[in-house]
Amino acid sequence: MALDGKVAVVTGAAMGIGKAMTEILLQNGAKVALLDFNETAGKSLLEALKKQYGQEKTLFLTCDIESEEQTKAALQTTRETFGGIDIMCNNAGILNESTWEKTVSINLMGVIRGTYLALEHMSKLNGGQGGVIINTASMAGLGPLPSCPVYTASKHGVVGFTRAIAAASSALGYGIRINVLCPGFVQTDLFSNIPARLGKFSLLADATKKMAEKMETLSVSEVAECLLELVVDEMKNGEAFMVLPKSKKYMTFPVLL
Ligand SMILES: NC(=O)c1ccc[n+]([C@@H]2O[C@H](COP(=O)([O-])OP(=O)(O)OC[C@H]3O[C@@H](n4cnc5c(N)ncnc54)[C@H](O)[C@@H]3O)[C@@H](O)[C@H]2O)c1
Ligand SMILES: CCCCC[C@H](O)CC\C=C/C=C/C=C/[C@@H](O)[C@@H](O)CCCC(=O)O
Repeated sequence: MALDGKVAVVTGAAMGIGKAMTEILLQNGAKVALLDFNETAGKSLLEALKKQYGQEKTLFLTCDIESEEQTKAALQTTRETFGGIDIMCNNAGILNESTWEKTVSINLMGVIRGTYLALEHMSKLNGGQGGVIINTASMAGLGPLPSCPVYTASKHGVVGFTRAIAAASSALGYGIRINVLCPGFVQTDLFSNIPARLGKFSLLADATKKMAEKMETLSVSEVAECLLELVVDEMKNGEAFMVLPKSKKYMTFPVLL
């Protein structure tokens, strides 16, 4: 997929990985709707991006992806502003083992919501043009992180959901490729104040920090480059792309039948 003139939506776009995703999509010619519930950070980033890429390439919409109403409205506004949606990046997520229901609500249910609402706009069965959806999971979506079992569950859910809906899209003829990004540790706000995020598992913070030191941390730009690969490669559907500082790997999974 060439990105010139394409329209992308990025959730959790105001900071971290989502901000880097937004920037690489703009650098490659796409228009981008930035969705985030942090209005201050979102509007500040929008002003900077307008200066760098022009007034017509970006849009910021305050949106909590836990809200069906807000997410539905944000996608509708994007379509009305830019003429359609070609790329949906369901990236917003949190890590907090104390507020575990919210972790599941945002990380898993928010990704399902963003995927289903994007399908309504993009599916060829609905008169759409097709396109690509990229969901952000984590290495913790491929293997357990003992210090954050619910975050692990939410990310395993994102991997499983993405692989299943990608197969459904192919079988039903939606014309939409759907893939999942599984980064290792990335230097962002989410990866700070770790003990406070682990709740009853905070005693495992040091073990996790040691794991991160061993695995080394990624920059947000490295993750964004891998997002771009999944967006532009028309052969990629149902892929789980594991991203580590020194290795990137398309995962294979056991065939159960
Ligand atoms: N940082 C890491 O080590 C790492 C590694 C692998 C995967 N991830 C995943 O990458 C994604 C982005 O994480 P990050 O590290 O950039 O975190 P971050 O905290 O730096 O940025 C997350 C962004 O999402 C927004 N957000 C959170 N909840 C939201 C909601 N309900 N509605 C709308 N916006 C919301 C925040 O305001 C923020 O701008 C998350 O899904 C995270 O699980 C992070
Ligand atoms: C507390 C910070 C959490 C950051 C969450 C991000 O999504 C980054 C996750 C990065 C790496 C996850 C690694 C998971 C590894 C598992 O596959 C497994 O190998 C870990 C086993 C750990 C153990 O048994 O000690």
